[in-house]
Amino acid sequence: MEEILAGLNEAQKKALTTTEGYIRVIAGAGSGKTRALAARFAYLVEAIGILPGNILCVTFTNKSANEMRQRIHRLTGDNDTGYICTFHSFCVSILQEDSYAVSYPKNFQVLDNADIDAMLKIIYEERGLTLRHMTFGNARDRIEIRKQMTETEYYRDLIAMPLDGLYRKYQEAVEAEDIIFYGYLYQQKKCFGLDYNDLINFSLYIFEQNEEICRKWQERLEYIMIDEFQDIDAPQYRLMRVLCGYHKNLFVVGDPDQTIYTWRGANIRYLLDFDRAFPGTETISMLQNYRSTPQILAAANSLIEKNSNRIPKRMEPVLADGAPVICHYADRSEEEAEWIADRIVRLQEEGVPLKDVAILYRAHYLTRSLEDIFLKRKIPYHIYSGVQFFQRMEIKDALSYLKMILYRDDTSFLRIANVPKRNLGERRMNFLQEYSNGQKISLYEALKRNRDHEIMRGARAGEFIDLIEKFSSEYSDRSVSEVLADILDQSGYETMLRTGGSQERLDNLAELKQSVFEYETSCGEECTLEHYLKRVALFTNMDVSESADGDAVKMMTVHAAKGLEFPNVFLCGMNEGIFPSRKINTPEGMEEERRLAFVAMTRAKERLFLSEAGGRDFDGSPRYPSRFLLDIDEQYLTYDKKPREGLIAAARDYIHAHTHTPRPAENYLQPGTKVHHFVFGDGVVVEIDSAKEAHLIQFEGMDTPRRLSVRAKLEIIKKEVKQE
Ligand SMILES: Nc1ncnc2c1ncn2[C@@H]1O[C@H](COP(=O)(O)OP(=O)(O)OP(=O)(O)O)[C@@H](O)[C@H]1O
Repeated sequence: MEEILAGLNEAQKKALTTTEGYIRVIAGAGSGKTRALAARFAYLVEAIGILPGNILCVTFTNKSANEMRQRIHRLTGDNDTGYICTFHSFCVSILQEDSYAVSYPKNFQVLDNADIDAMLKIIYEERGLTLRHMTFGNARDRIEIRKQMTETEYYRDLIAMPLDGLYRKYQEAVEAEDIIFYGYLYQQKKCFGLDYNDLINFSLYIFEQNEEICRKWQERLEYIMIDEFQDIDAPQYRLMRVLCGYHKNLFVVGDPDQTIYTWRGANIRYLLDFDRAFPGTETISMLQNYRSTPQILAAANSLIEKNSNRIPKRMEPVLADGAPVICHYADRSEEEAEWIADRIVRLQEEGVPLKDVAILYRAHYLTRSLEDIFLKRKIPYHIYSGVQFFQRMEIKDALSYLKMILYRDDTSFLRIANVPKRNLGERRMNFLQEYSNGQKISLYEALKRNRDHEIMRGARAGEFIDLIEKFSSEYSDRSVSEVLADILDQSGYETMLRTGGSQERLDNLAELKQSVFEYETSCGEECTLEHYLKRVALFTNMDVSESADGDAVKMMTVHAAKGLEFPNVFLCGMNEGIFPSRKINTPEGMEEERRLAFVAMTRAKERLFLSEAGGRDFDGSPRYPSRFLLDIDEQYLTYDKKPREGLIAAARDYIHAHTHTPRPAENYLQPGTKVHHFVFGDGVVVEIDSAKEAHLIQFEGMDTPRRLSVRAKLEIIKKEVKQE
């Protein structure tokens, strides 16, 4: 126990040793929240004697779950690390055990974007839709919006309606959007595929419908801990509430200044109002920053203080003085990239390994000029975002082979039945499609039944079937990495790449094999093919092993850098229209963007470099320095090369002209105020919507509230400033 508490400060110790009840840690960046969370897990297990399997520890990414698992493994020496995972991954565990309650088989599939696109492709072809009707990206968004907002009960159809019924709905749909939506539900049900929305909805549904299952999970989870709580969304919050309903031991940590996922449904109110939702909450704050030098913190504090909608909080440095924060203005992007490369070489000369250098950016496209220079100057780098590793053709193909062994689903079949070529071209595929639709069976089953059909003469259908059947019968006795290596070999897939000379693709396959192997050794539980395939759909680029990268500069978006830290950070593209992004058009959006810049700056431990480039944008307009640079008090920035005065003045004018000054708070009526409208009659203000400059008002005699512009004429009947 001494060991676990060693080196922790008083607040962290308190966070560890207060084990019972509702505890909220609101703390600054780099204050040791995550460290306290990991130590708390070890404390519960080692000092108190709680079994790891009775603890749920929710992290924001799979990568941080992996790191936490390894940390805990080191602290406890135990291989059983309980449930340390993301919300989605935890739902996979729930469904793996209890999907029978909704009549779904254990081998349901978890779908990622590429799987969804493959289904969309089938639907578009069957119903004659083209990308002009809707791109796949838009179609995915529309499906998500319908599932989250307009057809929130969709999962009842998915659960209860027989395949025939879903097929009919799909056939009867006329509008493109309906065709896509119902076609997708039909495809989902056909292979028992669940997307990320479904994972949480299905779990919640099972808990609502089945008290026994719900109680089983509630009883099992004696302690629940949640990291990055500032970015939790409504379904996750509902799930968490249910899960802690029995033991009532819930520990959450978050930093309101690091909310960066509002656009994806995150709601900071869950953190701020936690004490009201859970009476008796104990709140612990941590303000000492152990990560960054005082110079870096001063600049970051100076930036975040410009947000007006914020609880004031100032991080205090613990570390000794370090290097100044360097800022550079380049005339063009190429020159900015040159400057970054020069600085990296200088760091290298000082003995800094490249893996201790990270370049962060707001958007993927900024890597292009950097990559050009790095390739020219032979500076090794690794991009952690961009084309997703798991979305690459060869990776999807390899995973489709594994899925065929287990699920025999249509999307995997369509992907690899004829890769490498087995003479299963368009004519034979059309035949199989028709046959399978008629019989309501999978394409693979259709192929099996027609193995000796005349139309299959000359195709190597039998060979493919024998391969899948052979692996299906023996995979359960072998490790996933072995199965993967063998099927890539025996299917002829690797030979196809080799003869095609695709060294890069072969390297990626080697990286996949390595990552499977690492997953097997670190996942903390038995890793079966079923287990791996369900989890892999939740993986991102960040989950690919670093080992293969060696000593290379790390490059990633700011969103991907959340929760991480690096000795040296370059934050590039600090220009208006890039960071802040030109897509931001509300005051709230701008505050979130500023928080994002704050998250980026606070990732740096020893040195921070900020850079921007002048010149012209794609549309010919001049480029200005980012308002975030101008927000930082000048005394905290050391300019290596400064933009000319005129440009800064022009930037200020530009920013002023493009800033929507929010209406002051006193111009709004407080919730609870009773008002009279000349058409709608009497009502009560329910909410202020400052983004839309409106009030949400519930009028008497109307079932639903109305959003009225602040300019609407309202007579105040009774002022009610007290807000619940
Ligand atoms: N008591 C402590 N003594 C020394 N170092 C500490 C202490 N607590 C945390 N640290 C170090 O400070 C750094 C930041 O810790 P951690 O990542 O846990 O912070 P965090 O609050 O989760 O950060 P963020 O929210 O910014 O991601 C880590 O390098 C960690 O090892």
